Amino acid sequence: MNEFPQALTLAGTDSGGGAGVMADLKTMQMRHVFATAVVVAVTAQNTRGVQDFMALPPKLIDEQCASLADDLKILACKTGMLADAEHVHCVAENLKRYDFGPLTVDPVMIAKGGAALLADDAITTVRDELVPLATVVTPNLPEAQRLTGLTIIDADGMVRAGQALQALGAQNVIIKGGHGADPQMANDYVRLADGTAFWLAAPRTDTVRTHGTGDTLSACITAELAKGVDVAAAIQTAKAYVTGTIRDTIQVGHGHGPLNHWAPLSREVTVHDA
Ligand SMILES: Nc1ncnc2c1ncn2[C@@H]1O[C@H](COP(=O)(O)OP(=O)(O)O)[C@@H](O)[C@H]1O
Ligand SMILES: Cc1ncc(COP(=O)(O)OP(=O)(O)O)c(N)n1
Repeated sequence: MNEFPQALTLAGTDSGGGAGVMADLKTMQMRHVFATAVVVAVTAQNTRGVQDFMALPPKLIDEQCASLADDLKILACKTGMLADAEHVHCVAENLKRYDFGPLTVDPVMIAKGGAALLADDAITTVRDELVPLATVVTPNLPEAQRLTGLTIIDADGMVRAGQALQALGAQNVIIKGGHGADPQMANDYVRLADGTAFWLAAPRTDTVRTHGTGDTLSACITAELAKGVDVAAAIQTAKAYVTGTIRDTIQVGHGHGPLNHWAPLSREVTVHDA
């Protein structure tokens, strides 16, 4: 009997349940993949913001990875909040040591409430050690700017950032447009390993309940890759899933509320040639 598809997130927890490991596990579960987690950091967090966090000792991250490699058959993995340069390096070394399948790198830097989830001096470590391992890298606009050094103010800037991230070693890139200025649309730019590119366009939902959007997108890509779906289709499904989870809102907490991970795939996403 074939083993059930298994996927892994290496990231930080969110006690409020909306982002990080919690969003990843919920997303993978909804996409019918067996979800596993290597906890890199623990946050005290709710919809109002991040109150505190602590990263785990690197030895414990090594041990969690070894435990998984010793038993499970992980077919795809993702990274999320990695806290600092020491932990980015530790995670990158484990990803080189073990075969956990195609890697989606979500280069989490700042939470929507403004808290730094990655030390400033760790951005070069993400760029130099993690991005070159990525099957897919999924920066939002501020993250793409920090990783590439480019100023991104329009669609042309997103295209240039996509090219720059491939030059840094990522095979496939999605530049997320959630932080863009367009009040009507949330458009993402996708650049594939074969040099082809397209836009994923979706109507922007006017809501503050967007906590965990990036995690949900990258976890859905990971789940689809674990099932053997090709990268372009995995990214399109993830955009349809995250769009639905934002649109089909639920009321939890008093700040940047979480997504509705039970929502069906949105039919509002369209694909356009770049
Ligand atoms: N208000 C919104 N309405 C619809 N889609 C959104 C909205 N905000 C973000 N998105 C989408 O959610 C995904 C995550 O985007 P983004 O917010 O840029 O990432 P992050 O959560 O990492 O900051 C992208 O596909 C983006 O286009
Ligand atoms: C533990 C943890 N990981 C990641 C994030 C950031 O999640 P993201 O999907 O970028 O959404 P926002 O938090 O920015 O809304 C987080 N907050 N906590």
